[in-house]
Order: sequence, then structure tokens, then C-alpha cells
Amino acid sequence: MVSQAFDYDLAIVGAGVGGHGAALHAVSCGLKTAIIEAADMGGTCVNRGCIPSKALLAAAGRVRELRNADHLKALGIQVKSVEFDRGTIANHAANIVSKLRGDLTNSLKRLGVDIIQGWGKVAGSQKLTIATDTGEKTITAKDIILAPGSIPWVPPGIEIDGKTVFTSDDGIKLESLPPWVAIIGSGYIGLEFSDVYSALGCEITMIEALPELMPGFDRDIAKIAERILITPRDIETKVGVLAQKVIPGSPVVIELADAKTKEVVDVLEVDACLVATGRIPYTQNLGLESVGVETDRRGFIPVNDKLAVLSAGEPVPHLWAIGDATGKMMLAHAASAQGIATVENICGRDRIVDYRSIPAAAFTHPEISFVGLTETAAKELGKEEGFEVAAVRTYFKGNSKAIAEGEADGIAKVVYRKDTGEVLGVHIIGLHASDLIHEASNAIAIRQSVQSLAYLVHAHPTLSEVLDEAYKRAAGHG
Ligand SMILES: Cc1cc2nc3c(=O)[nH]c(=O)nc-3n(C[C@H](O)[C@H](O)[C@H](O)COP(=O)(O)OP(=O)(O)OC[C@H]3O[C@@H](n4cnc5c(N)ncnc54)[C@H](O)[C@@H]3O)c2cc1C
Ligand SMILES: NC(=O)c1ccc[n+]([C@@H]2O[C@H](COP(=O)([O-])OP(=O)(O)OC[C@H]3O[C@@H](n4cnc5c(N)ncnc54)[C@H](O)[C@@H]3O)[C@@H](O)[C@H]2O)c1
Repeated sequence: MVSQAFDYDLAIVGAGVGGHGAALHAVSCGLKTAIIEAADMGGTCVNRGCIPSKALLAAAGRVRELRNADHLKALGIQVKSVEFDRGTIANHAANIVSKLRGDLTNSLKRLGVDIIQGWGKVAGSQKLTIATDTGEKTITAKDIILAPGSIPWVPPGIEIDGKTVFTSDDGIKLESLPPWVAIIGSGYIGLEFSDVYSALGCEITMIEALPELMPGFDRDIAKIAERILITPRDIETKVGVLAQKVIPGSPVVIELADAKTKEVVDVLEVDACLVATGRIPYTQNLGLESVGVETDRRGFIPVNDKLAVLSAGEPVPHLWAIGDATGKMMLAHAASAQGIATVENICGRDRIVDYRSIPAAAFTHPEISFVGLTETAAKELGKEEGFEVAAVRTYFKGNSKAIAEGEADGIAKVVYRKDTGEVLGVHIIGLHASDLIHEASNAIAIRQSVQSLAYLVHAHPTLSEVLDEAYKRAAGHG
């Protein structure tokens, strides 16, 4: 399919995971496609997010394991001493980034996607301008997908110097291992970095404005996560306090205020500070005004279920948005799922993304994962829609494989409707939780009940039996 009146069938602004996923699917649907990228091909995930952070976590996880003398001794293993080299760990992450960035770029080139390096802006209906190194270029496309992603949010009062006070963008480079690091925020980034830093010998103070740590997670899971990932480690926590002022330097000075009264309650002097207080959409200077689109209060691009961009509540013809900039779920796989769905909609095959069945994971040691609703959210929905909610828990310490591994900390929790048995949410903390979650995700995608899931057979002995047991218990099988 090549539209005669346009330069391209599809032009995508932003070559992150969302834009890349959309481009690959567009090619498979026969669309002549261009992708516009102002900075690094691969966006946040490949360059500053998922990939380098998982590389750091992989190295740090091994150091943690090899230094856990009691655990190794129980398996009959003795390791005299474990040394690591910070620089080599940092290079491991940087090398993976450049390899994956190259692979991603080549995959697009091989498929015939035109890559245009520059800043893309909507310039009216079905038209983009691109500020390139060699001047401004205008292209037309039958459809346009905006996938500009997100950037770290730094609260007012916090000064970043990129060396002593930094966001994940710089933290990911692991340029130093400061003896004492303050981490502001106990969300995904705070948790994952605390796992890396604590394994590599840094002392941590974790600061969270809300009254409880890990506010985004199911309450039971957050409590157990605190017991496993925080309390036994060199991590001090301060909850219900705002990091209201952070001044870079040596030392870094952090003014903590009561989150409610805003009165200063403490002043910390630490060696470094990671600011992990959330991310905001990167939607300024995107030319949205040229088609009458206003971002919401927080800067997200308004979209409908089909990911069409909205102006005053109505879809703007041929303009779509995906990924972090839509604020639906700030996850790489959610961005690419949205990209694929959008291309389907462009091709006239209606498709909406089922956010309920998209899993999420924090790659700590052990991992945390979940899909669907927390128990609290499920109960709220139950109240609105008139059904009751139940939850069952099973424990890794009752799982033969986890016991054999000597890593039996953790639980799985299944939240379901009492009347129909439909699974509404699954939450896991424990060994390989990020892989285990997918069978639950698939079950939610087809709205399966605990009664039918309880009859599925799981290989023995595997960690997946933690979920098997939960489904059976929920279905009343024992
Ligand atoms: C430290 C960290 C760890 C993470 N770990 C995970 C993880 O383990 N799993 C997971 O699922 N998610 C993870 N995420 C989140 C994940 O990185 C994002 O959800 C994902 O990158 C979003 O993809 P996107 O395509 O929407 O945007 P992005 O990846 O942000 O890409 C957007 C791209 O658009 C470009 N751009 C923006 N505006 C323009 C313009 N006007 N013209 C041209 N180009 C433009 C940008 O330069 C950028 O390259 C992590 C994030 C961070 C920060
Ligand atoms: N494994 C993964 O999938 C993964 C990993 C990293 C990042 N991400 C994505 O990146 C996004 C951003 O991660 P994040 O951890 O920065 O955000 P987050 O929203 O998960 O957590 C931010 C935390 O900071 C707290 N906070 C905000 N301002 C504060 C202040 N002034 N003082 C003290 N606490 C404060 C918030 O209450 C919140 O708990 C996530 O939403 C996630 O989608 C995903």
C-alpha cells in the first residue's frame, strides 16, 4: 500500500520502543514508513532505561548472591572472597546499550523504514516538519504516530548537577559508587537502584513522600518487599517526608519536610542523591497546537481507546499517539503494544489495548511482578459494579523448586471475583517473578476463572506451581 498523495503512508515521531514496535508492524502491513528521531535510536528503554538498568542489576545480583555466605554454605559451596570492578560493570551496561541500539537501527533499515534524524513537529494535518542538521525538512504522511516518550520529573527545589545529584539518566552510567546514597522515591527506579547500590556496598537512605514505601504496589506485596528487599539490607527508610530542597556538592545537602505540614523535619548530608520521583511526558514543542490539540494538565497527549489523538474530545483525523507520552502505562512493552494496535486501527482493523492484562515487573533480587488490579482496586471496582472480591496467597517456602534453590522468600497472591471466579489481578514477589507473571497475564487476557485455571497442569518441580497452588486453593481444590 503506497498512498500517491503523500510521501509516506505512516510517519512516526520518536524511535523508542513504542515507535520501533509501530514501525515493524507497519512494514508487515505493507505501509511505507518513516521514523523521526531527535536523539538516540531506541529511546529511553534501550539507552537509559530497561536495558542498561537490567545489565547493572544482573551484575549486582551475582555479587549479592556470591557474597551471601550462608546461602552458599547451605548448598555446600564456599567462596573465599568476591571482588568486582565498578568500571567493568558500567561497561557491560554501555556495551549492551550500543549493541541493542545498533540491532534496532539495522532492523529498521533492513525493512526499508526511512530513518530521519532530527526534531519532528506536527505542522498541520498529515504534515510534519523536521529540524535536521542540514536544515528544515517537510514531509507528508497519510497517518502520523506521535511517540515522544518521557523524561525524568525533578520536583521543584531539587537541583541536579548530574554528578552528585542525578536522575536515572546519569545514575545508569554508574560513574561512581558513593559510600552513602540518598534515593528519593520508592517506585520502580528507586527500588531497582537500591538493589544495585546495596549489592555493591553503598549505604542507602530511601526517602518516600507518601506514608508507605512502594505506594504503587499491592499492599501485601509492598510489606513483604520491605521485609525482603529493604530491612535486611543497609537501607534506612524515611516515609511521609518530602525531599523539599536538594543542593548538590560534597556533601549533598537534603532538606526533608513533613509531607503534610511542609515543615522541615531533618537535614541530611550524604555523598550522592538519586532522584527517582517519576517521569513526565516529553510533549513540548511538538506542534500539537497546529492541529488544535492541548495536552492535559500533566502534559500527556489525550487519546481515545483506539489511540487516536483527541482535540476537544474528538479524534483528530490521521493523528495517533502511543507510549509514555499517553500516560496509560509507562512501560516499554505497553508502548509497543499500543504501537501495534495503532497500526491495526490505521489499517481499518479495530483494536484496543487491554491494559488489565499487561504485566509489570521490578527486577530486584528477588523480583516483584504483577498484572491486573491490586486487591484494593479490585474491591473498589467490586463496590461500583456489585461483586465481591476474594484473594488467596501461596508461599515460595512451600514450593519444592524454590526450596531446592535455597531461595524460598516470597509469595504469590491471586485476586479474583467471588461470583464468577474471574482473575482480576496477580501479584508475585519471589524468584523469577518477572517470568512467572505471564501465565497470569495470559489468563487475564482471556478473562479466565480460577475454576478453569485450577485444572491446568504445571510441570513439577517448577516455580510455576506457586500459581498452580493459588488457583487450586481459590477454586476450593485444597
Ligand atoms: C531507569 C529506567 C528503567 C526502566 N526499566 C523498564 C523495564 O525494565 N521494563 C519496562 O517495561 N519499562 C522500563 N522503563 C520504562 C521504559 O523505558 C519506557 O516505558 C519506554 O521507553 C517508553 O517508550 P516510548 O517509545 O514511549 O518512549 P521513549 O523510549 O522515551 O522514546 C521516545 C523517543 O522519542 C524521541 N523524541 C521525542 N520527541 C521527539 C521529537 N519531537 N522529534 C523526534 N524525536 C523525538 C526521544 O528522543 C526518544 O528517543 C524504564 C525506564 C527507566 C527510566
Ligand atoms: N522495571 C520497570 O518496568 C521499570 C523500571 C524503572 C522505571 N520504570 C518506569 O519509569 C517510571 C518512573 O519510575 P520512578 O520510580 O521514577 O517513578 P514512580 O512513580 O514509580 O515512583 C516515584 C516515587 O517517588 C515519590 N516522590 C515523588 N516526589 C517525591 C519527593 N519530593 N520526596 C519524596 N518522594 C517523592 C512518589 O510518591 C513515588 O512513590 C515508572 O512509572 C515506570 O513506569 C519501569
